[in-house]
Amino acid sequence: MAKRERKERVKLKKGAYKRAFRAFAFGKPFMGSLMLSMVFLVLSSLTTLAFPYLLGGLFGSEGTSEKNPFELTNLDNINVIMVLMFMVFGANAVFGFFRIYFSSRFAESTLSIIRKKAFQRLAFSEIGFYDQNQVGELSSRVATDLNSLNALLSTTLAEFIRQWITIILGIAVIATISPKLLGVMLSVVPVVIILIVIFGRIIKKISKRTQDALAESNSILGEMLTGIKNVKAFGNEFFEMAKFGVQSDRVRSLAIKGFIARGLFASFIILGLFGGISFVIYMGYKMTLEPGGLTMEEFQIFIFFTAFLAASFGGVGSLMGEIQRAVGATERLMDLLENPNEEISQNFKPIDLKGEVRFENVGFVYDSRKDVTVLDDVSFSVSPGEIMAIVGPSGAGKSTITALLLRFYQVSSGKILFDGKDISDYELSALRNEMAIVPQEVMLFAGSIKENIAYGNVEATEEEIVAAAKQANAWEFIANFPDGLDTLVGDRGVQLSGGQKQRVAIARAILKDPKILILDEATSSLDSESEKLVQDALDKLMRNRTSIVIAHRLSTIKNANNILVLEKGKVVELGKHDELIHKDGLYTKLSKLQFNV
Ligand SMILES: Nc1ncnc2c1ncn2[C@@H]1O[C@H](COP(=O)(O)OP(=O)(O)OP(=O)(O)O)[C@@H](O)[C@H]1O
Repeated sequence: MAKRERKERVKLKKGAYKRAFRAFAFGKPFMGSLMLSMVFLVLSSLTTLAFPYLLGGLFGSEGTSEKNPFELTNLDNINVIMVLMFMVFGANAVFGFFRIYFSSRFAESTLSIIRKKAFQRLAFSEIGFYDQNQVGELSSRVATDLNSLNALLSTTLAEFIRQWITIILGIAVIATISPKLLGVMLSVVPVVIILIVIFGRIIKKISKRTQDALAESNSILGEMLTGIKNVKAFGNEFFEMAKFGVQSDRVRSLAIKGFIARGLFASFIILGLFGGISFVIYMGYKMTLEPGGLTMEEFQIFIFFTAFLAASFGGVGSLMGEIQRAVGATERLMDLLENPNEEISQNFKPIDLKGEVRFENVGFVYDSRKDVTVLDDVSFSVSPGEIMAIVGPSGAGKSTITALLLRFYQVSSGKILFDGKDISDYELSALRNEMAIVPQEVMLFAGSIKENIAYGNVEATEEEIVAAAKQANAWEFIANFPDGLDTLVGDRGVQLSGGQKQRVAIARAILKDPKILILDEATSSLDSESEKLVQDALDKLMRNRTSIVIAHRLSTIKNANNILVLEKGKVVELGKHDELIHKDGLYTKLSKLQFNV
């Protein structure tokens, strides 16, 4: 069992790196920049390494007294070496600049593509995806994961490669000086590498948990902001604070744990390396005393290279932690980017629907709650231009019917037909283009009234927008605002009244001019003046369209050609108001409660 678990973990890790590596595929158009940044990276690493070489030459050059190996200068050489060193520094500075320039070009361009792709994927995701993922968590996760990936692409990876170039070249130089010394040195390296691997795993695990906890706490914050009015109305500020506090403390303790692990990691490496270096230098010095052993110059070069190598080993260790964190983040981003999408297209072929809608023995179960049958054998039909009202107790499945009409979900059994053709035989975008929805909770975007109405048809002219506003009985209040159509509605439309928001939503639907209208009537009653304006606008909107209305108003019910009475996902009654009201069934009961009949 334990063996199998271990095997699975290794497999997962391999997959994680491979998946994360796919992020590079998005950077394909910018491979030129990446290549150039690599070239400058190699050049700058080489010039950096020339520094210990020249320094070693300066401190240990021929002509120094053999009796005093630590005599630091030889004036014969110093001028040449200084000039060389300045040339090396100059070249290093230029190479360093171009490395950063090209690697940031690559990173930022790739990231911009991934950012747009993530937005697109979130927009294109099936609604079912949002049943299983919290919105606040998703948005914070995308933001933090993109940050980690940014760090990886722009600096961490280049730094990691640079350290390895230093390590490999350093080892090569030391090998040419003395294979024996190299052997002594390499006996330290495996210990360090084993520690890196062990600690890296622990750090990756803790940092993933920290990021998850952080995302969760951000989602609590997001939910509180979205529902701030509810929070205040219920006096639940302290309750929300407590919820956030608990989560925030979890983030804190996990993050501290992570830093402790990282601190221990760094300390371990420092201890191991300094111990190792001292030992290696001691061995090297002993070799200078042996006849035919190291020259002083070789010994000095060796010391400087060892120092550089030690720094690189230390660097590689902490970079490894960062890379693993970024791999975790990138893996999650890749999951999102490979999420199943709806087939949405901008260049769909418009269809000319007459507007006949038919449900044939439709059954439905939500994927997120497979054991509950939400719709069971639902059949009805609506002729073009007719109004069908759906009524039923809460949870009966009314909203689910509208979600299926919009093809947010696939039916589990039975069929939905538009003009006699199966819903899934239509191009999704073309089908949705024929429909509009006026929801119960009107969602307005922070922007102007004009932008909010134009959401129904982004290509509409100002005249068309004004005409739609007039039809929706919205023009009067809009014209009374000093800024007219350009009045800003505030975050989610907070600066408009309920009735005004509804009329803006109606104007939006009018502008879309759909064949099929889905209307979820607001349950909250407006004052009678506002109610009359809204009802009148809705009547105009429903004219000459097939309308499917989740009804809460008696006037809609009376105007409906058919009323579908739902209970626990089943159709229990179907007919006109006058027929159903005399049956003494569920409809009669609901009517008495809801419509004061
Ligand atoms: N996204 C979802 N995932 C899982 N179950 C859901 C989802 N949406 C609704 N349900 C469940 O499906 C059933 C029908 O819900 P639906 O929203 O269609 O009812 P409704 O008649 O519109 O209710 P109401 O009048 O209260 O809005 C309920 O039991 C509900 O809990």
